[in-house]
Amino acid sequence: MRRPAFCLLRHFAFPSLSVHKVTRTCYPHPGVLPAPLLCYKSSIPGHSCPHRRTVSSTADRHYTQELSGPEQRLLNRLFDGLVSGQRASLAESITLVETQHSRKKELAQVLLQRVLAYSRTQESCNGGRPVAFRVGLSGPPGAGKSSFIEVVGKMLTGRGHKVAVLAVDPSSCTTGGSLLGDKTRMTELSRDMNAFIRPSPTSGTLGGVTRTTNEAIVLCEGAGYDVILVETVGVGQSEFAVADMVDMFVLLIPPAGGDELQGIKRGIIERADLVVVTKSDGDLVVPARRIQTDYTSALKLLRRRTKSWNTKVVHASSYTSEGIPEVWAKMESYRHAMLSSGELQDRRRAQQKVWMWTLIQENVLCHFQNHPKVKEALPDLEEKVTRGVVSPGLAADLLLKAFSAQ
Ligand SMILES: Nc1nc2c(ncn2[C@@H]2O[C@H](COP(=O)(O)OP(=O)(O)OP(=O)(O)O)[C@@H](O)[C@H]2O)c(=O)[nH]1
Repeated sequence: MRRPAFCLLRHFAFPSLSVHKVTRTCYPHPGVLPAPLLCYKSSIPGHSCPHRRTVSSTADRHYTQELSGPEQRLLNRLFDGLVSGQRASLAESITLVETQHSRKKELAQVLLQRVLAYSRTQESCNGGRPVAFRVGLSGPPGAGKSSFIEVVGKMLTGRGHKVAVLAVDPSSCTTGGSLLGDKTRMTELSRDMNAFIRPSPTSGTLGGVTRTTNEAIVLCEGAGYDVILVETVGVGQSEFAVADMVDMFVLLIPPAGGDELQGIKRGIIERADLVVVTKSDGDLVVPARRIQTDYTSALKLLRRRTKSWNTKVVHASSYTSEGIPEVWAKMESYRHAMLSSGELQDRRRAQQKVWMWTLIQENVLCHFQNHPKVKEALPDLEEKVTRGVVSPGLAADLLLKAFSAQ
């Protein structure tokens, strides 16, 4: 039987740790595995939830099987290539985390664990401060996001930064379409050797896409990219998901009125650390300034999100580059203020928890939907709910009972 990812971790990410060391040093009660591990084990065919006293020996058996030779070689090759900054290794590693193949998914977790350990070392060398700056960029379709990223990206690589751009496209989850991926975008930046551009996978759920985006961020950082720009369109819930994975969330707004701005959800403005009014050139300068004033006044009414930073509203043009260096200067001031106060580090810690819970929700729902008893009862109950014969509450109760029955 294949080992689950956490069983492989000891051999790859922590080769010097014994099982006993893992259980004794990482958890408060020696010999007691954390709850998720117990539950995971109990879901493996042939294994019931282990007893407290027998955990160590059960764990021993689980941890004995190692990665196969080719798997070990693949992971070593990817890790070595990644940390030495090879784009091909980064691209292949991201493909591995995007995979739907169950064994490869486990291998991806092993690789990620090792990259995370590597990044932690880098962070300690940096005085405990994160090395890379993660910036989320969102805005309605046509706001000028890709033009903005192209100009900012080129400016940053020109200043010696390594820039990764990850595009999260919620439309790909529901329709299979792609708002961000179909057209040729950021043509100059994509030819820049110090930039790496990657669209999100074109299938799966939003939860799945956000998981792989989080993991892709970790991989990009491991590959030495110090500015990570995560782009998303203002559709669905993807902006909120992106706001939960970055150090700074930037909202891009076009200098247009009424209808075009309707697409911007109120909640997302509250999440913004910086608002950039785009296309501030030619005839659009006047409306851009007006929108800047409107948003500045509106933001005054909102509660401050952090102690060390007040959300600012700026304007810029990707055509003329006017205001672009100033926008980046604002981003750097934000980062400096947040790092100095420790809020950025706190935000990252909180995000780790959000990320974990997103994964749990995604997986639990998947288990639920694939449970044989749920699958059996679902079509009939769904049909009865739509006809109004059974209430949604009762149907949910019945399905949950079917799920939890042994
Ligand atoms: N005048 C002016 N037009 C701009 C500027 N930036 C972008 N545009 C135009 O606005 C349109 C949309 O720009 P994009 O950069 O593709 O916008 P986007 O937000 O990435 O669009 P989606 O990919 O559809 O979400 C294009 O026609 C651009 O040429 C700018 O600074 N000034």
